[in-house]
Amino acid sequence: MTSISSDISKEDPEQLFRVLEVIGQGSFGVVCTCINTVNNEIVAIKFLEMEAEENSSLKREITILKNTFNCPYIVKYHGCYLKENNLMIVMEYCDGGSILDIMQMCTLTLTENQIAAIMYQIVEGLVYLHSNKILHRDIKAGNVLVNKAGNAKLADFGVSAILVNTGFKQKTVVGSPYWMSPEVISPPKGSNGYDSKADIWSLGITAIEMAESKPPLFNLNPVKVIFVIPFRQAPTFEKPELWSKEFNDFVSICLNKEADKRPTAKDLLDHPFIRKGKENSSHIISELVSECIPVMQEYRKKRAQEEEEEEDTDDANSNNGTTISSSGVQKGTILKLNTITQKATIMTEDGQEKQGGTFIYNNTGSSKTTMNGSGTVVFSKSDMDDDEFDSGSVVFRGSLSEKFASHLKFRQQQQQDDDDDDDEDDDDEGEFDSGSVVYQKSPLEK
Ligand SMILES: Nc1ncnc2c1ncn2[C@@H]1O[C@H](COP(=O)(O)OP(=O)(O)OP(=O)(O)O)[C@@H](O)[C@H]1O
Repeated sequence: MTSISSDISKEDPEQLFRVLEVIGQGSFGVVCTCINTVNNEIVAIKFLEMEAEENSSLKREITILKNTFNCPYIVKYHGCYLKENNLMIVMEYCDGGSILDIMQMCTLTLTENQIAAIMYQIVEGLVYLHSNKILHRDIKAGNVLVNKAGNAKLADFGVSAILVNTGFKQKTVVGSPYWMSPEVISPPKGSNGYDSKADIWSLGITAIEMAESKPPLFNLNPVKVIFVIPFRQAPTFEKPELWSKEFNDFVSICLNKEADKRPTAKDLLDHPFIRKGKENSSHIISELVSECIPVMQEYRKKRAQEEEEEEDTDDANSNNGTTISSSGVQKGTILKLNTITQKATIMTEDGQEKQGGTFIYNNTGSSKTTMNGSGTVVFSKSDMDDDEFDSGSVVFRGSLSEKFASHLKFRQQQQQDDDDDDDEDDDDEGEFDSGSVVYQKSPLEK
């Protein structure tokens, strides 16, 4: 990597960008398409809310990979802006959304050829990142974005780097357990943490996710899954016979429980499954995205209408005034975002200033456990209700290995007390605190 800029742009984002549409919602905020009023470029902006005290430290410490990656397989980050308590991360817009969006909104699983085409480009992205000593740490279908031009791009590592390295949102940094490698959850004795092979494991899980629409163990809640992965045999396809020998082999070598024995991303470029994917990769992805875009637009429109109807009903009941839904946000210039009240002030296209509406998704201070579509769950201790965990990521205070060790001790004690104890049916809830960092820093990642 050649350069890392370490600043937040001084320009006023309100002068620079106009919101077009809300296109997605993650654990920390919404993502909108916006138009850059200077060059008319359409970009995607992720709005992250933060608390006042985070704001000042963030200003000093933020490190964003800004215009750094000149790699076609990685979503470009254009910069970062701060407005009130909102951090806005501006990035390249991918018109096909994520692979998860495609699978969910179009209710489809991908064909082996499509998976191979996408996997080839992700592997190229990983080769680039790993050769620059950067780990992604959150490879999953929800973080692979695609476009009509036929590109598949890795997204979101820049954001997790901000979240982890700056302490921003430390209480709610998330990971995605279903995709986590055994050594990330439970580092082997004497190891210095994990390395790029953790991404290779997540890649194998993502391949299964694309083929079966869910990662392995998705039926278990994400808290429990953390304690299952290190002990279970490496996952495979539910029905291996549906897939070619090459694809089965690709998945099995990525999902070797011994990290050292997994191939590097560079090795994978020579794998027959990836070599097959390379042929016609752009064309296959382009065709897939072009077919899916109209269906996704229709889906979003319907969702926005449904939300508006729901909000109309809520308003009629609560008499709270107008709301702007997260997916039905009004077009216009963002004037102000108040993340405490979750209200936005927007200058609409006819020049009127409108206030109200939930703009930034924010679960801070709320007693709710929330889950987004890409399998991320954010919770606090008081929220740990089993019913709410059917997918996603978890958030802990302290390092995951500490948690795992304490859990293990607890588990051994329990087993002594009761031999009939069943591992999977146990209630792990009492073991966790709310908040904080799942990932450990890799020695590679400097
Ligand atoms: N650059 C982009 N281009 C197009 N769509 C995007 C872009 N970035 C994000 N999105 C859309 O916004 C959604 C939310 O993205 P975001 O990164 O906030 O959350 P996530 O990755 O889905 O979840 P989490 O934050 O829990 O990992 C994505 O699922 C995708 O649909």
